[in-house]
Amino acid sequence: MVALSDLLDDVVADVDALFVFSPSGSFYERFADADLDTPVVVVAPENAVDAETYIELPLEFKNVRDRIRFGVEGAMEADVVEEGDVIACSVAVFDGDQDAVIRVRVEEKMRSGIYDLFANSRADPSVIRDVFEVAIELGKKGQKGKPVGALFVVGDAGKVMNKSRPLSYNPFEKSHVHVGDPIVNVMLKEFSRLDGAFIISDSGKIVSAYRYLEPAAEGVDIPKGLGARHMSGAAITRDTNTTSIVLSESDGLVRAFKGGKMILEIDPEDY
Ligand SMILES: Nc1ncnc2c1ncn2[C@@H]1O[C@H](COP(=O)(O)OP(=O)(O)OP(=O)(O)O)[C@@H](O)[C@H]1O
Ligand SMILES: [Mn+2]
Repeated sequence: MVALSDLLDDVVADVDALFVFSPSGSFYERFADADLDTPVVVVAPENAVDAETYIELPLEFKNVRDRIRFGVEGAMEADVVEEGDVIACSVAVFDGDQDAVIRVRVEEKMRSGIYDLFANSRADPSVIRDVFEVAIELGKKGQKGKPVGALFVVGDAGKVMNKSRPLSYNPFEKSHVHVGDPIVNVMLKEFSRLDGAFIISDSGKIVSAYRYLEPAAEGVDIPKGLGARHMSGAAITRDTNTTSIVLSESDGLVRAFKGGKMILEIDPEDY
């Protein structure tokens, strides 16, 4: 006879860690009090339950796969888990209490750099996500079917404006529009035909399009073969506290730069 709980046991059998996503205090306490052999890791936007091992989730990702992927990547960055570990994730798929346990194996390819991009940028994580998603969508579909390139410089906008100059009339002058708004995302895609960079503030305001970046390029270390869009996008992140998200017209990849270094390289089709 197989009982239902035996089947569920398989999901948590021999796991190296239990990840509890955004638990309530009472839910977490049951684990803390149980003194399990398996380490318990809390993954949440804030460590509201005072967990000993805690991984910051920069956003409450609605999509559970994204949520788990980010949690695992954050835990890899913090050396809490490593390649080959098997973990059980307790999550709330629907609003409210924990209602699912998901078993995952940690793989090196989960370390995409996105966690670092979201958690450690100066701009708001939701702003980074919104810009990143525009870049991914543009990469997937192009502009009217043709491949396009784009350069988004996100955060520390005042300093970035000081290290750049207009190539032409700024279509966002005096407008108070923000990334994440569906209409604005359409405008960003439409304006990706324009030369130069988009400058976006920490809170997601589109400060300018058509901006020519003039950062000092010394000390910038980026892969050979990338051109002026990538070089200027990388260099501005060394000169200021900004993050650049770049879609390449020539190879279709999305790259992100911070502190003068490339922190992420992703094929939009894989995302
Ligand atoms: N300093 C700069 N500031 C802002 N935009 C720039 C700068 N230099 C180049 N660009 C933009 O990047 C576009 C592409 O330039 P280039 O081909 O040299 O870059 P790239 O890194 O090879 O990018 P891609 O992979 O998209 O071809 C230019 O047409 C221009 O719009
Ligand atoms: Mn080029």
